[in-house]
Amino acid sequence: MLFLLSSTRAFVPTGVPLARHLSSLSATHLPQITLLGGFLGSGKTTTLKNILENKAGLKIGVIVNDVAEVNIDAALVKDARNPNSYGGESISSVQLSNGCACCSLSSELLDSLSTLTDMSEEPFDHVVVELSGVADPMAVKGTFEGGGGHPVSKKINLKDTKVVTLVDSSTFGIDWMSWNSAGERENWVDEGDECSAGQKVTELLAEQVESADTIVVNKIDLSDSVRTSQAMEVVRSLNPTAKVFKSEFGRAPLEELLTGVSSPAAETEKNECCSNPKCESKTQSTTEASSHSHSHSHDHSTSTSSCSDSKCTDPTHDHSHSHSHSSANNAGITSFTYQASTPFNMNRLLNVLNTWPVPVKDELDVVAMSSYNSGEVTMKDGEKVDNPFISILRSKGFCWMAPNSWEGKGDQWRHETAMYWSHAGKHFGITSAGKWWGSLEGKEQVKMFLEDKPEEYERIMKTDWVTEEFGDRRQELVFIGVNYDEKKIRECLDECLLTEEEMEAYRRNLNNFKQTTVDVGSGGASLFSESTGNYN
Ligand SMILES: Nc1nc2c(ncn2[C@@H]2O[C@H](COP(=O)(O)OP(=O)(O)OP(=O)(O)O)[C@@H](O)[C@H]2O)c(=O)[nH]1
Repeated sequence: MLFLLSSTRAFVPTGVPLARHLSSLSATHLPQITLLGGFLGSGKTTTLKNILENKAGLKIGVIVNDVAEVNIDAALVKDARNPNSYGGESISSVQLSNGCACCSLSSELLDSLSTLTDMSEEPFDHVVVELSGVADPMAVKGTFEGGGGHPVSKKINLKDTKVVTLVDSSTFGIDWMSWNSAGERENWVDEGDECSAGQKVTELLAEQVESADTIVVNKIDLSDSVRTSQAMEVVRSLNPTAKVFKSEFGRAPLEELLTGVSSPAAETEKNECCSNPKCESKTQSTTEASSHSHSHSHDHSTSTSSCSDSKCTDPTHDHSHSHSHSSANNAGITSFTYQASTPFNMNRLLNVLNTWPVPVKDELDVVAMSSYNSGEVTMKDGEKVDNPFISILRSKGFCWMAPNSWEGKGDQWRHETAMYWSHAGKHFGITSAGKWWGSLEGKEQVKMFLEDKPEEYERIMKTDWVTEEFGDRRQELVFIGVNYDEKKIRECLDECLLTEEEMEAYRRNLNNFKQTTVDVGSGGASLFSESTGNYN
């Protein structure tokens, strides 16, 4: 991790037209943080340089979290050391130990922030944290949000962190169809960082996009219009509430990267937040871009602070969703949410998942996908397949699995364990996501609900799946795809739910089990890691 202190004040000519409305100017408000995420090479450092060169006269503190072998862009460091550049502030650097930002580095992140503030005589207007290419921004955001007791919380606003994700438009479709894990990509992961190494590239990409407040679809000069608009539409469907901009060399509106800054329209001429070819507002001012939206009137929020540690029982490693039906965007991508308050029978679910075809294409092709549901699709081996899941681009959410065995060392832990279903591109996994909140007792539950996640508590309490008997245990799965047969998908999943008889047996087994023991334990071995079958 490298700290950079930077100021652009030396560049600000008198009377610059840029308005500055930073919250830090008010004694009651503290500087906020922007997390700059995105894959290795997507343009984070380039975007950071643009921010540092801003003409708004902002004093920006920077933390860079890079893997050890890949140093921050040498030119940036060089430029930042140059007294003619970035105001000539001094630079200090600290190398973090190996590890994943959501686990071993979390306390160091807060300490780093503290060091950064101590290094500057004047307060910052804003802090930018450039994450490593394998970081899940939501996990880092969670670290900041949970840092209320840390001394730095008196100097920096840890609660309102903004996430900006850079996406490389020229490689997005290929990355989406990648088989790779982060560890298999050269220079992506620090040696010994097992947590990051095991992450699937596609899932990481989905998480980075889904956690963003602003998405910058970058490198459009290296992409073609088809790839660029596909990347724009897919990221919009993955995260309908984020503002999406396309850019060359990370030139996105400053106010969308930082918080509380406004700048003139001229600065954003090249950035369009809308890719609808029918949209007349081709060159939008920043203000227009900010309020401009064509679709996605539905409520959508995701929080995916995931952890792949199968033994994890930390209920803060949760995932929340709020999705209803979406209207089709320009690429015809829509979503729906499958909900149920009955557990899945694991064997029946695995049977369904095992027939879910895995695409073999090397690059995402949403147009081709839209024709899959009109009949049988020919698999790689020539077999014809008619499977409703073939048109699904991404699916994720919570699921509730009934234990298969309540005897001896069975899998009773499933009763208390929320499972996280995550499918993206060619990857599918169902892993432990901690305990159901309904399985926590008294004070612990109140703390979880009311202190840590009040909004999620309210959302869950309003839904009809919460019962006195089983609390928040549920199926809540979001499916995003093109021209899919929702009815068939629902039917497939409904058939995996416990029947009334099976549910009665569940209750009996649970009662018997509770009489003999109080703790059902917490398992969490991955239930399912990938499906079989290929299609072209
Ligand atoms: N052609 C083109 N090149 C770009 C664009 N944005 C960034 N680059 C170049 O792509 C390379 C990688 O950009 P960086 O900004 O270093 O990417 P990064 O995400 O910070 O990469 P890491 O720090 O290594 O994770 C650099 O050579 C940039 O000059 C763009 O829009 N178009």
